Order: sequence, then C-alpha cells, then structure tokens
Amino acid sequence: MLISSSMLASDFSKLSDEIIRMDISGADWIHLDVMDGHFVPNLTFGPPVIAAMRPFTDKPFDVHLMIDEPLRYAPEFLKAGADLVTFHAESSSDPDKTIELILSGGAKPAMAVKPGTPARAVFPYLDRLFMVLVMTVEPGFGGQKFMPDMMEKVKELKRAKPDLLVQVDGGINSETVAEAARAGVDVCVAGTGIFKAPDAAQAIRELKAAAGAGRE
Ligand SMILES: O=C(CO)[C@@H](O)[C@H](O)COP(=O)(O)O
Ligand SMILES: [Fe+2]
Repeated sequence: MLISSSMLASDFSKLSDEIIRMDISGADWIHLDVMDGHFVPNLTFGPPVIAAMRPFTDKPFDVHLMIDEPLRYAPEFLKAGADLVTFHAESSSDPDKTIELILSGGAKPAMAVKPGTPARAVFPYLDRLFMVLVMTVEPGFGGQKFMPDMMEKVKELKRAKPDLLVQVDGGINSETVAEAARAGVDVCVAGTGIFKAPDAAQAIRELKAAAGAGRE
C-alpha cells in the first residue's frame, strides 16, 4: 500500500519543515488538497504555495484539485511541480481536454469521484487515466469518518481495469486502511491519521502493516 500524506492536516505555519518531516517519515507521496470555495465550501492553497513546497522533497506531489475549472488552472499546477493531477468528474471541465493537458505537461492524470457519483462516471476515460480517486468522505474537510460503502466502487474499478491505481481519500486510520486494502486499494491518503499521531513515521509504518494484514 502506498501512503500519500495529506498536508491539509499539517501545521501551515511551517510547511517546509512539515514536508521534510513527511519525507523522512516514509510517506510515499505528498497529497496537496486544493479547494476553491466553489466546488467545495472551503479554501486552501494554490500554485504559489505548492511551488514554494517543491524544493523540500523529491517525493511525488499528488495534487487533488477540488476546483470547478481544472482545465483552466491545470497549467499553473503543472508549472508548480505537480507529478499527479487529480480532477473531479463532477467539475465543469471537459475530461478529455483536461486529461490531454495534464499528459502534455508531463504529469499523470487521475479522476476523482465524490461519494454520490457512481464509478461508471469515469469508465469512458479509464484507458488514459493513471489513477482513480474514490472519495471516502465528502470533499472539503479533513478529519471526517470513512464511508465503507465506497469499497464497492473500488472493486468495480479494479474489475474494469485491473492495472489501474485506485486511491481512497478520507478517514484513513489503521482500521480503515485494512478495509481499503481488502477491497484492492493501491494508494491511501491520510491526513489526520499521520499528522495528529505522536510519531508520524510510526503512524505510516502502522498504516502499511495494517494494510498488509488486511490483504492476507
Ligand atoms: O481531500 C480531502 C478532503 O477533502 C482529504 O485529502 C483530507 O485531507 C483527508 O483528511 P483525513 O480524513 O485523512 O483527515
Ligand atoms: Fe484529498
């Protein structure tokens, strides 16, 4: 199981230290939640803040765009150093054009589905997607409860394209990570579960161990 550490739960007053802490604690990817106050009822950060974090780790930047117009803003996130760009199926941008733009910028495209959106919403794009993100909470805030019903969507996606990476995001801890692993999830995003733990490195090791046990 890959662990993508969500900076939403970090101390924003020392982002560079927090990035370095995640790097040495064993996070596989760095998850960056971008919110525009329209697509979700919250605001976070944009390309300049991501660009400022970029020099502090070589780990992949996994950028989760919770914004209305990903096609309009994707070039700025590519320039800021995004390795993966995830946009929502429910956004107002054309998915084909958005995928093309992300690929032409040398990054990996992914699509996300909110809890109320069926997995089939992304089926037409699966051949060009590197990953699908199945939200396990309503997007907008950290610290919410994992929705186990979403595991059906994970299984459906894995059946449709076995080599697709499936990511889940929201409410991941050492219990829910095992449930995700059993369903076939490849990448878990964790914010609160890592940053609010007394020792981030131990929290990441525990998540990976619990995922391994869940798969057995
Ligand atoms: O995209 C989001 C929230 O919209 C997430 O990435 C959260 O940051 C996950 O936080 P936890 O549920 O792990 O606290
Ligand atoms: Fe996220």
